[in-house]
Amino acid sequence: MSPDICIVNFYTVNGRLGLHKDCDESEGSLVKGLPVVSFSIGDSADFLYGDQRDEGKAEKVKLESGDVLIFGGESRHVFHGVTAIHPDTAPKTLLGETNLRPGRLNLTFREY
Ligand SMILES: O=C(O)CCC(=O)C(=O)O
Ligand SMILES: [Fe+2]
Repeated sequence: MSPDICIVNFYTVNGRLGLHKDCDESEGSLVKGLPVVSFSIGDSADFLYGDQRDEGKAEKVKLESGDVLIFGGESRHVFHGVTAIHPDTAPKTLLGETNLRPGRLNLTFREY
């Protein structure tokens, strides 16, 4: 995989992202299931994923600063989203050494 896209999302403590599929990349990339590689920085977040657009039926995992989540292959097509940001959970060393505002920074790398 040769990523040529990086999408940057910043979530304030009230930020949310509804369940969705990532399907804006090329058909070839999607058919091959080339992964989305996701880096979490700052406050931790509740990340939901599942095979339906239904938060009640989705699995939940907490993503913390420094976590890298990779979804490729079949899981490239899962519904996913962010339902909560946990305030004041970013590592103090990170806040001390950067100008990161309260919240969560997420970077996803993809190949078009
Ligand atoms: O913030 C996240 O962990 C997910 C971001 C996402 O799903 C997207 O940018 O498409
Ligand atoms: Fe997404």
